[in-house]
Amino acid sequence: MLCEEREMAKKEYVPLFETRKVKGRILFRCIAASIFLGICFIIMYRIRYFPVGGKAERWTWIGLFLSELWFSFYWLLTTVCRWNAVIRIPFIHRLSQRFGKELPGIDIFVCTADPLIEPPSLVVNTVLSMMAYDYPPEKLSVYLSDDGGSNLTFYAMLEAANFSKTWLPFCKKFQVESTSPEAYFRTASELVNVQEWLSVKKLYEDMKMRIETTTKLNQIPEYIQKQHKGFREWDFVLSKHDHQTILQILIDGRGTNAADIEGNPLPTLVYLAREKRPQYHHHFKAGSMNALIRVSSKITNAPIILNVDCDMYSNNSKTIKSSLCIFMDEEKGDEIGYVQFPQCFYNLTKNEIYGSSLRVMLQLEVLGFDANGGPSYMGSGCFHRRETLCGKKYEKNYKVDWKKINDKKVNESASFLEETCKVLASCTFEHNTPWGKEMGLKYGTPVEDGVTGMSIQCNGWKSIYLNPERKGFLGVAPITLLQNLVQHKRWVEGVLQLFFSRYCPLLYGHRKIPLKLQLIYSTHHLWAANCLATWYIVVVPCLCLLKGISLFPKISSPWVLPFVYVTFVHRAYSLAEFLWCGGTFRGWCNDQRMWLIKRTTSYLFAFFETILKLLGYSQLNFVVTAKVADEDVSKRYDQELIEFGAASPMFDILATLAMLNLFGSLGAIKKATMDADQDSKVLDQFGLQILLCLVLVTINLPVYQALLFRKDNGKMPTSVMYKSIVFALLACMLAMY
Ligand SMILES: O=c1ccn([C@@H]2O[C@H](COP(=O)(O)OP(=O)(O)O[C@H]3O[C@H](CO)[C@@H](O)[C@H](O)[C@H]3O)[C@@H](O)[C@H]2O)c(=O)[nH]1
Ligand SMILES: [Mn+2]
Repeated sequence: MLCEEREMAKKEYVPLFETRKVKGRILFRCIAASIFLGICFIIMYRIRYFPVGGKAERWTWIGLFLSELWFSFYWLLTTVCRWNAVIRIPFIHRLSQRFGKELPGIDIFVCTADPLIEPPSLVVNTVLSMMAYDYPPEKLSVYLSDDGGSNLTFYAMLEAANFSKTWLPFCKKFQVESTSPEAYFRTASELVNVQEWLSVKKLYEDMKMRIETTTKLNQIPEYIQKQHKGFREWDFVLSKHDHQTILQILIDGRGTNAADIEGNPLPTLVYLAREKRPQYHHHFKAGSMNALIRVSSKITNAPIILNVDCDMYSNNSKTIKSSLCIFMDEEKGDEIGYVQFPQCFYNLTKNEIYGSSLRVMLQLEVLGFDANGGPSYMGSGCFHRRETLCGKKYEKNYKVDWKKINDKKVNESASFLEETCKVLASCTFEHNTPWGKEMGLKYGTPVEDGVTGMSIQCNGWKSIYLNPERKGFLGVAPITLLQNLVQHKRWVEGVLQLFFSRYCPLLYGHRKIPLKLQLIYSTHHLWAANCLATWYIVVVPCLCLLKGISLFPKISSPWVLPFVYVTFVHRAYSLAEFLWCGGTFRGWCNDQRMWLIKRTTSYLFAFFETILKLLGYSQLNFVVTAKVADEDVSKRYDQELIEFGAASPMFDILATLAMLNLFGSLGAIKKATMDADQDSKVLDQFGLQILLCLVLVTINLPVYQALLFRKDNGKMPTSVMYKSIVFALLACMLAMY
């Protein structure tokens, strides 16, 4: 009988999502094959024409050969990973038809760490946008973790709770997108209902002003403090790093007084600042997420958890439903551990000077992940099964009964829960428990997301990537060069450390995830290692040019062809992809520049710091990315001027390399023009090398501008200019004599 029923169900089964192969595979594979052939010729050339002459000739040749081998190997890995790629398409209307009232609860976790770097007005917008999802409010709960332990953020949350009573019905009535009020009022073009629109806008702006004023004054007026018992908690707060757990249920979704101005229920809203004591490590975002997992399990205990960073507001009110299409699909849903959306940004300029959109990676490369076991967990915009996140292993025939899950109810009062749950967020709670190891997000790394995702996959779960036309989440991309470099340093350093730890994808993932997925993870983990080969290509051919050592085939020789072919086709294909993903030509150029800058600076620092850490010399830290900037800085960002401004060793390196390439090119041009009759000979012999130098100089044009010509505050500091000239000259002289 049961069997029959199952058969019936199978026949009637209509999938909730569909998987499609990505178009253009054949072209990609043909081009990749031809590049591969070109690389083989280059290797043949390097071996056949190994210089027999001087020592310097031989060693520079070997070095270049190794760099080329590294890049080829890396290219091969990434190509293999992209060999097949898929996209997923959810069918939201089927979900509502099929499950109607049986939709599961969703707990949304928002993390913030500092009211100065992440202003409360920004956090409020993210929280409001989450509360306004197109989803039954009684099944929705938003938890804010405040690692800043700030009453300013707490106050802002109270304001949000209040404003939500107007905002939520407004969103519903006019199907507002995006549901972040700031973003909505910034972009909304057509007025829905002028009167109502204006009055809600005014309410929002008044609230924003109140929040910003308190933030600026760094103080909450007495009369406001009297309005909520929660403020009394701050009488015991010594500092951001030294305070008790503060847990306040601001809206209790079960309560009868939790209603908006039209009488509809409101989502639950909870504020949590976990306990902090100087003698205990708090494990950054991973620690706060784990505290949230435990606390929420007692209050709402929803089976699905959405996690976002405090700047990543919801830009698409259907996001929850589309992710449920994956989890709730009767055939393929039960093995899915998490559903990841891309991290997109609203503050990008047309040509993205810092290449922050990671366009090609998020639109194309991740699809290769998805076809081979699933994308990594990227920290924000990710839906998890609660069980998965808590370390449960996938078992064959595992099946969720969504009806049963919904039956569990919490009956305790809000104030009782507030008191009893505090201990779950205390510093000592995790002692001698598997939290941070086998349970929850992993500790001991600044990239808790990547390693947690991989371990979920190693527990047998698959993951899925959703990238709908209308982006699910939008956040703030860093707007100075240094912030970008520091952020990337944290990422690549974090993953490189993992590569050398027990979480190395090749060891940890062995026999648990597909080999291809291990390789994909490995290519990401080895990003920082690219710095060595890049440095070599940037520095050595240029110095050899000054010394008169030729490293590439003569222009008149047929061996030049594979070099030209590989470089040209490879770059042209990358440009085509970039344009196809919606970028501009200048955006691509900027992306190339950032590629170079990141590899020569942040990756280099990340690489050496990892080595220091392996030797036990350096400590783990997490530099939170700033989400606000001076007006001055923002203006330059909008004009697409690279922001240097501060002095940093990264800039010293960057400027020195740029100068070196400039001197190298000038030297070569001089050589070529001075001995006029030899002219063609020099060009023939050193053609490719000169070309390489000139390309580097072109890429660095904005750097020269910032060093020598710019007058604004975003230019390179003068000290960097002197240092770079001296270092570059020294290097040139050393090379020549
Ligand atoms: O001690 C901390 C430090 C950070 N955060 C929060 O973590 C999030 C990410 O920090 P951010 O400085 O914005 O880092 P990003 O580089 O933008 O973040 C990406 O990379 C991080 C790992 O390096 C992940 O944690 C993030 O989820 C992912 O979006 C923010 O919401 C912070 O408030 C905390 O809650 N506690
Ligand atoms: Mn961020």
